[in-house]
Amino acid sequence: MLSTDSESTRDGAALAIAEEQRFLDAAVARRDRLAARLTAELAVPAEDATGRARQRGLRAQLEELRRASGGLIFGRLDGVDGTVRHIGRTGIRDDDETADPIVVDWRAPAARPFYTATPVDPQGQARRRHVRTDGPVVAGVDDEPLDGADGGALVGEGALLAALNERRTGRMSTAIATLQREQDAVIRAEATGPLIVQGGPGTGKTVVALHRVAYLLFTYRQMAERAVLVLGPSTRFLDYIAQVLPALGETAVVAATCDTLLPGVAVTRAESRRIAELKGRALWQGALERYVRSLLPRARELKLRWDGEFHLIGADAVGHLLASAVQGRSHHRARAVFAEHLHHVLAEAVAEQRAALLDRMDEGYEDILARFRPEPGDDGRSGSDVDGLMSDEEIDELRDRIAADATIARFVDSVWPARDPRTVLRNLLTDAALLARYAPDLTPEEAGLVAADAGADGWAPSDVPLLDAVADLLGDLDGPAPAAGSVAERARRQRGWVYGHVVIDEAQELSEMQWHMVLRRCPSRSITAVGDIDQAEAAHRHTGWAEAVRSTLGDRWTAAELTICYRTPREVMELTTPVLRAAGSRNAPPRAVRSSGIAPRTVETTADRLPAAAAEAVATLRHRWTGGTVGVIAPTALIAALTAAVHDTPVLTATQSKGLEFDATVLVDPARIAAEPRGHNALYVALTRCTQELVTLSPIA
Ligand SMILES: Nc1ncnc2c1ncn2[C@@H]1O[C@H](COP(=O)(O)OP(=O)(O)OP(=O)(O)O)[C@@H](O)[C@H]1O
Repeated sequence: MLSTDSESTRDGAALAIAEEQRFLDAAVARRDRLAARLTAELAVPAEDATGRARQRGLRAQLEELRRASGGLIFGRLDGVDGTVRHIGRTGIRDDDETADPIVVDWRAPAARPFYTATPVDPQGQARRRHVRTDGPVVAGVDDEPLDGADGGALVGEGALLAALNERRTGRMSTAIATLQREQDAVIRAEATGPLIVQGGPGTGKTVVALHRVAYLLFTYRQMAERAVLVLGPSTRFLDYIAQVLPALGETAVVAATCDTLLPGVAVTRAESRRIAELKGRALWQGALERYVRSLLPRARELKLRWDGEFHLIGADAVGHLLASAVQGRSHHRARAVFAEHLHHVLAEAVAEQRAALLDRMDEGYEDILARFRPEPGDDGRSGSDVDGLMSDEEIDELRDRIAADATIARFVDSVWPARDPRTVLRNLLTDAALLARYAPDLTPEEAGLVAADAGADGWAPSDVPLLDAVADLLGDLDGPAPAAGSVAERARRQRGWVYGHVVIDEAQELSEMQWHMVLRRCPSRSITAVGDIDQAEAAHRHTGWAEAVRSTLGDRWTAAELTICYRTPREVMELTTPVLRAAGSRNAPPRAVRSSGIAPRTVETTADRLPAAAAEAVATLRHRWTGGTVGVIAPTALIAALTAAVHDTPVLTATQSKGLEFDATVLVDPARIAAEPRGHNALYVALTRCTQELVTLSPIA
């Protein structure tokens, strides 16, 4: 009997599933054997430091194997030469170390064609297969021929669309099975300098940023020793992405917002956009440098007392001490060096004075001099010279006593007080005359505004980068922090920690001073910044990346672009073009990859019925998107009333919704959002948060 086309397709799929099931079973068995072997090796206690280091490596391997239980394999490449390679969450090697691995790690170079091969550029591959698994069971396969047939722009379209159509859980998940070509190019780009990735809403900037961290930590193992910093726009956003990096096996990561980056400093008050803009300008870097420099002591004569005797150090000598102490050092480091020099000079002065005294005594007071002469039997090596001069060892010992002396410490402190960054910043910001001198680029009106605002209690967001700059210029008073804890814990605790790489999400929001704060943490400039200049809502004045980073990176950065929107359906993206124009952008919105088949709806209601209408819309959408998520996005002024009316559903401003997504969103009073500062940019953000359905509530007069 002849089989029909659909029957033969079904049979082909069943055969392919059975084939992949056999492979998965073998891979699971192999993984379990490797895990058992590692467990046995780890049961034997390590004997020395080398053994312990080896055990740390083995534990990491074991952890990686355990974590890989979901997605042990998710892809397969069939080469034109007949080779077959399976791709998975982690590599699984053969017993024969020289043989190809049984499963190739998705980050390894050999896995790259899985993400980049196309029929036009097959890279030696005949077919790409996506393997869908549910735990240890193969649920389906999706084949894509690469041998010359025409193909679309997407890689693994079936698997991608299935992933995009899944219900949103409120937590971002990994996308290792369906990364796209332009995303892969960013993920695997070199990390030697700053890379700025522009992409419209839903183009996978966050996906790319997080997978790039995993790729970099896998490829450059030493990066893990310095940790990677991931900066996001809000703690809500950090919660949203929190499980991605651990799921990718990465723990040497510190996640923070610009507001939480400085240990020991918490933002406790809001500020106006005007103040935020003024205090975010790059001019503060120079202003703070000048102001902290003005706090250096003047060269003047110093009179120190030791053992009841006064010792004078002339102004010139003090000037030399200051100059040699300062030389490129932070304020407190220079202070420590100055104190050391002063102790030394004082010890020398004491020794000289004593030698002079002995000289005088030699002339008439032999009996007193005898007291300084060696005891009988003393070989004189460690004692004073026979003529009463102090030996080098004695001078060193005297200097140590001077250094430990509390009165001398108080004296040094009176000459060069230790400074607290908070007091230093407060003193400058609250004093319009100081501002006029050290921040001359501010107009008198601007300086007056800053000074008036700085009188308030607590710290506002724009204070954090300024405090960070002052703390950096002053330097730490104490030595390095204790080295306890994981690398991420240590990095989080230490203000001056230097990271191996920094990833900034929603980077368009950073002020120039926040960029400075980031650069201090990564002098190597191994930085990946992703963002959308058209979604910028912060109070700075940039409308382009070049402008945003001119004061920090100059023109030494590489640009990349993401152009396809994976989140927002076509029906909703069509609404965004006029909003972008109204925001003053000349960019086109990204191309939506899919349609949800659901036309956006607008419900008109009276202004006072908005909360009730929002509650009704939420109830309908929650029912329709059971198991998924619904969010309400509204103008700032309506948040309180809506929060009271809507339960168990987030009610957010456009700014708060940045970076987040929901299956369905209720957008309340878009005209009022658009009327807020940078309101069209905010509306662009708000419109693009849904993966399926958008309901708009518009008040009628
Ligand atoms: N290659 C991919 N495979 C599967 N899902 C993807 C892929 N790329 C992006 N997505 C999904 O598309 C959605 C948008 O991605 P993401 O949040 O990274 O976009 P974004 O550019 O950061 O968006 P925005 O700027 O609007 O916050 C997410 O649900 C993400 O999981």
